[in-house]
Amino acid sequence: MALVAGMRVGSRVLFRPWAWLPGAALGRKESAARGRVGARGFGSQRVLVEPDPAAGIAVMKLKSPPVNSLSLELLTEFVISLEKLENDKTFRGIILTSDCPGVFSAGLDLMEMCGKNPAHYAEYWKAVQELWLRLYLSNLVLIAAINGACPAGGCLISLTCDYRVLADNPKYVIGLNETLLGIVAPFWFKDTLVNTIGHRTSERALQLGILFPPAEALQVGMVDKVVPEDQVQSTALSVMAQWLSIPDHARQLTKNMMRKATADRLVKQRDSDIQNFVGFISRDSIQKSLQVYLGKLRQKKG
Ligand SMILES: CCCCCCCC/C=C\CC(=O)SCCNC(=O)CCNC(=O)[C@H](O)C(C)(C)COP(=O)(O)OP(=O)(O)OC[C@H]1O[C@@H](n2cnc3c(N)ncnc32)[C@H](O)[C@@H]1OP(=O)(O)O
Repeated sequence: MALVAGMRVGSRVLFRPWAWLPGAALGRKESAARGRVGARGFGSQRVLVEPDPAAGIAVMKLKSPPVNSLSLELLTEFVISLEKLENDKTFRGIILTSDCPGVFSAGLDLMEMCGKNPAHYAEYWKAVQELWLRLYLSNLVLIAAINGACPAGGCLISLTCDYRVLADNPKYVIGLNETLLGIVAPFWFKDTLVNTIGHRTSERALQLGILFPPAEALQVGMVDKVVPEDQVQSTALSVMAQWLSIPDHARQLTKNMMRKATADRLVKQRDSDIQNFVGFISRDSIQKSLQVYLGKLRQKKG
């Protein structure tokens, strides 16, 4: 099992994502994570942050080409940027979008889940859990400006947001398609979906691994608005203005009231969830399914 540093916030022990960064970078990253953001853009190699302090918002762009798959590095940088904005009182909202043309995020990085050892799987899964907890319980208004395909873990990230705007392009499908890979969406993925689209629709969507095109995504409530591609950002900004017109305190308490029970289910069993993941993903049959799926993705080009 990998050694992962933790820090206590209230009653929760939070994972410190920068704890495994190389020694030289650690001091700089840690102090940067605690500093104020200011008006200039910041970010890291894989997460661009464009702050607008006057408006109290920041646009966060995932930039891990080609498909923003959620590698350990991307998860780490994502959490650091999120924490930095969360800790700076200037900011009340984040628009989350992609810098990779045509893809919001391809979901979890399959390379992190194939052919690695149990310690790696544990470390990886802890980072996935941490990102979900941070996003799901964020005090900030989070709006997903979904400007590309949004399968599996990508969809999960968008589902943690308070509002989803999807670009109207038939290629930009969204959903939890885990079963198509021969894997099972964990209970907290399922809970996040059920909280968004309801039990019956989730049951069908999860079992069949449905990736919804925009009109259907809107119809089932997977997204809140579908707009022409060139209006995704401006729509997200105007939706943000509406959400920010609500007093923060009342909105935050309401959000917490709606989401806490779901988040607590994972918080109470993080370790066993990690063990379940490690056991599941290490199975030969699952490794084989993932390899076959990766092979198909690669063949698509040939
Ligand atoms: C008891 C507990 C059990 C817990 C079980 C585990 C739970 C796991 C939970 C979540 C699962 C996931 O999130 S798994 C990831 C699922 N993702 C997908 O199915 C999406 C796969 N990708 C695509 O469909 C497409 O790539 C795309 C639509 C996103 C983009 O298409 P496009 O044509 O633009 O790009 P390519 O397909 O050519 O891809 C380019 C390049 O990227 C590689 N790639 C794509 N997706 C991933 C990925 N998720 N991880 C790693 N790599 C990925 C693809 O193979 C290409 O690579 P090469 O250039 O080397 O060929």
